[in-house]
Amino acid sequence: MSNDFVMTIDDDDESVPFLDEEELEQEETVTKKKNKKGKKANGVAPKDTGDLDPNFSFDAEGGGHMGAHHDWDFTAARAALRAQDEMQPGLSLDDIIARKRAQVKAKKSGKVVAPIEEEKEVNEDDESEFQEALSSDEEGDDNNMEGITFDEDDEDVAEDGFGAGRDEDAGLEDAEAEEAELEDASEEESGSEGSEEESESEEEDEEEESESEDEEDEETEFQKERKKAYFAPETDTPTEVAETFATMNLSRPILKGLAQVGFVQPTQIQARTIPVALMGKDICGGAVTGSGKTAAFVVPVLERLLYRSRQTATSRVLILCPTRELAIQCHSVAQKLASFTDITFGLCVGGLSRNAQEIQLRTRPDILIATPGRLIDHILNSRSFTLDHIDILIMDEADRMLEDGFSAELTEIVKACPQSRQTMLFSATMTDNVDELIRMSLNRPVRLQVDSSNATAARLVQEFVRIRQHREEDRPAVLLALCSRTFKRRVIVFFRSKAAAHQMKIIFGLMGLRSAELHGNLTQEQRLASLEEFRDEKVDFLLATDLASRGLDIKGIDTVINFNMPQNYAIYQHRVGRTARAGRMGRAVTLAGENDRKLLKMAIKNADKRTVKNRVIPQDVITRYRERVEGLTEGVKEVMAEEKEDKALRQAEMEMRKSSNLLKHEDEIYSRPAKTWFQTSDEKKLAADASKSALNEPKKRKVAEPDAPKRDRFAGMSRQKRRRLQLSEEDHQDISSHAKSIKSAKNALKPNKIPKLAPEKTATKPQDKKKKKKDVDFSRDLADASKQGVASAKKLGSGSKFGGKDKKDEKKDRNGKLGKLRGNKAFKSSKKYKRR
Ligand SMILES: Nc1ncnc2c1ncn2[C@@H]1O[C@H](COP(=O)(O)OP(=O)(O)OP(=O)(O)O)[C@@H](O)[C@H]1O
Repeated sequence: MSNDFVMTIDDDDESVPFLDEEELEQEETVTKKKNKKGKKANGVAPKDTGDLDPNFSFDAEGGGHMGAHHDWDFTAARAALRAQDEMQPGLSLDDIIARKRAQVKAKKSGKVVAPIEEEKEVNEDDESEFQEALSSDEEGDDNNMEGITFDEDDEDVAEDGFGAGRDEDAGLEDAEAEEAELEDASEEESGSEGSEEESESEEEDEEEESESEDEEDEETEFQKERKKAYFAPETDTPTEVAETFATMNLSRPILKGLAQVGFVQPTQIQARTIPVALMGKDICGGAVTGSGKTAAFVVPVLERLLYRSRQTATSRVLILCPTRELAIQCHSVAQKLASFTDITFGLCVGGLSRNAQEIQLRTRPDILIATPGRLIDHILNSRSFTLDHIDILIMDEADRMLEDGFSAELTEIVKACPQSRQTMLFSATMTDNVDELIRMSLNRPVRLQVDSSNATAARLVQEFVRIRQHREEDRPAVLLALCSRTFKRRVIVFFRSKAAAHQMKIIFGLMGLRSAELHGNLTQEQRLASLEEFRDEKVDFLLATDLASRGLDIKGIDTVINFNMPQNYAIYQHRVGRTARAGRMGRAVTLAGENDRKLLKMAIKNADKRTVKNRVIPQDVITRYRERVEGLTEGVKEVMAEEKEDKALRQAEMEMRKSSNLLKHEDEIYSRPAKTWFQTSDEKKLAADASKSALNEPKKRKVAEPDAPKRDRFAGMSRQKRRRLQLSEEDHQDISSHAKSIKSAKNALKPNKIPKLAPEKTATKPQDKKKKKKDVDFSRDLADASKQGVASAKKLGSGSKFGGKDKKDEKKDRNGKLGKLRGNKAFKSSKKYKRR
């Protein structure tokens, strides 16, 4: 493993000239300085320290020194899998691909061609290799990738544009020309690529777009007042932040557990959450990806459980996660932290044996870690299983769980838990939207927001590769160029659809790149196997959908590549948050098309400008890879056909086994009570669709504002006139409506009465704020970012920390003292809160 996984000049000679030299130099200087320091401090070269920066302290993101990284394991999940094992394993995709590759090899054996296995190592500039791939498929001009279809998700595949490339013009001659492109991108764009009128209307559109963005961003007075009324005041929370776990009043077994996983200093979210959680308060916690939120809620829960009554076994804590893998990971982390306690755990997730879970649930484990669907299944169908004794309900990735797809399930679970429980919600993109939170019937929650909910990890370098409108079909070639030439290991690639991830897995396989796929079309066994292969470095690439975008903590992911920009910024944050975790460095490379401008701007706006880069891949390289992909078209089709055949065969076998089982055990099977389903299959489908669109659609406006001025009303007016009109409308707004709004927010606090949302009359947005005409152009955005980056770098000095968090904020209120830990001996908080 490289000692420092942020790519520098040495990592990829070919990529060097296309990055901003100045930035690269800075990056190198920073790296060198750190390496030197590391040598001095430890007496060993940083190489020996793996991918950790020995001098990095968690302070930049809030407290904590990195400890040893412990990989989570699948022991519990695997045990449950074995009991299930319904469908016989057939031919693996890798087997089929390997056979196809062998066939191709045999076909070509007469010719002087390097075997496919060795192609990866072959010098990339060796034209003959590509010529060979091309000539082997010469007749296949119309055999392009568009011809490949999937049974499911076809609509998703189309988005990814797997068509072979065209338009081989405009290939830049050499590195110098590429650099010129980088520097002059803005001029080129407004000059040669678009006509005058086009660029004018684009600017108009962009102006509209940026205005609406700002409108969405701005918090109205109404919302502010509502939040003030809803959340506990800051003075209610302890302001002293503990420096070490040892000073946090934690019991010995917990401290031993923490020491065992190498956690010495709490991260900022941990330091702030643990004391408040121990007081039994409801919490809405937010901190950037990879900042240790899991331990922030697990540690106080374990501490409180140490003082539980042991007379009768009871499940007292429920942790909900949106995906199975995340629940499995959380289970593993919590078990490790609880190594020196007698606390028991139950894992209740889909895809694992239901019966095994039912047996486990009967033992009433202290902590249940679950995904919503399977949990509801148990509530409805497992005898004597209830959530009646849940004292603490925790939701990891809470904003995702509050989205439409989970809505019905969540309401059901919340209803099944006692009203007097403590509730804690966490996410890197934690919502503070009162309307969403009301559904969780929180009790005067404390808001613990360490980083802005738009923040990305401090040590993340964000690169963007521009995909021009007419070159959308080059995406696969661009990805392959990146993965074959530059980012060769520990890479996770995100796709929008399962089909795209699967298709790319075949292409990677045929090209000799070691990869595993992770998406919802795989069995749970396959999903775990993929993660294991990637975790254990048996494969270099994990090709995943957004199933893997949240929460997964896999050691040493160097690079995240977004094959497509996700459709909302929160997902982007989570995806890129799979790298640069826990104070490590990491890199995200996003293929950004013209339609992604809005998100691109968001990303740049929220990043440290020094860490944003434009990556340019030479056109001739893209062309070569495009030809390569074209050459593989037939092979991909054949692999998919074979795979389909094999699947059908196994399906038939399974059906046969089922029928013979049914015949053999007919009496017993029919005597079982009918299973109750929480949702009909139609409802399930609706929820799944809602969930999918929540992932793939731009985030809706946070608060419905039915009476807010509609854009259409002003259509056709000049900008000035429109503004004047809006201003005068606001002037005449009835002040009492504002007072009413505040009152309604305060009502939200009253027990037993969750207010119906009073429609907000008008957004009281400062009108005098002059809108700067925003840049409409992708390249200009990046060029600006790099310029600003250089400027800010100069200002800060190259040695300054990346985007450190100001600790002053937390120390503002010195009067508030750390509340006395409410009787560790009384498990529940003595204060009873009335809930809905
Ligand atoms: N106090 C600590 N000291 C050192 N390492 C820590 C500490 N707390 C957590 N870590 C490590 O930080 C990494 C990230 O932790 P975790 O997965 O809890 O982050 P997260 O904030 O939940 O991220 P995400 O938002 O992506 O879910 C883990 O590898 C964990 O072992």
